[in-house]
Amino acid sequence: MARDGHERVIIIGILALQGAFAEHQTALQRLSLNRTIDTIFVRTAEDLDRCDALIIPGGESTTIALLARLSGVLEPLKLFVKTKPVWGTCAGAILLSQAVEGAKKGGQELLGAMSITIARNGWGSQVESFEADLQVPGLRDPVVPFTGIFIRAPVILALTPTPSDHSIIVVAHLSPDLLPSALSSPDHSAEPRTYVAVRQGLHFLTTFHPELTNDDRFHDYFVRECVLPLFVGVS
Ligand SMILES: NC(=O)CC[C@H](N)C(=O)O
Repeated sequence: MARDGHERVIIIGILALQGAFAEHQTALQRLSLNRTIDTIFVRTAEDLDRCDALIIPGGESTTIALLARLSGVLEPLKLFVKTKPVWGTCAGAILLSQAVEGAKKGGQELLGAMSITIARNGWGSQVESFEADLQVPGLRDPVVPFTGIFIRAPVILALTPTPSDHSIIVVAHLSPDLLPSALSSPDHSAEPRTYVAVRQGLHFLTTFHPELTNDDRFHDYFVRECVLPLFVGVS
């Protein structure tokens, strides 16, 4: 229920079929928001119906898509992304993309909300995970670097041109100078491979895991930039 009886509660769903969904809820709950925001775990089409926005967590994109199909939420998700804000982290970023390279045998269901081609495990199979500091001008306290945690992370391979109202905004670059030495190859230093947080229209993706840090600034960014503007004046 709304705190002051006037503003309607905004519900942010977290797709909770597999992966790091609980950590996203903890991060959102830590944020002190002026506007009343509730979070729910989404496992069915009925849960999704209640949501104003959605986070698709990291985990295993093929498994998440398969479980979504089995639980009858895949087709509703495809409709949801057409009109509502959605943030995908890591595996969630893969699901939001239009095309994927390195999909498992049998293919990979995608929601296709962002005109991006992405490579699963795009840093190479020898690299399980790494951390790198990110300078992100759009965050609260922008001078403080954000620790990007990359776990078998995808890499953005290509952006497809789109009409200007849905153009792609790069929110964070991974500076080639800050890459672990095993990864410092010319391949990994070229755009758009250096793009690790990207927005397009209502959608936002990060190829790393902000929810695995104690730093809530990406959650704050999603709420402030992608969700709340849709509710200005709505009570
Ligand atoms: N940390 C992650 O979410 C990894 C994503 C995983 N490599 C996939 O393809 O789904």
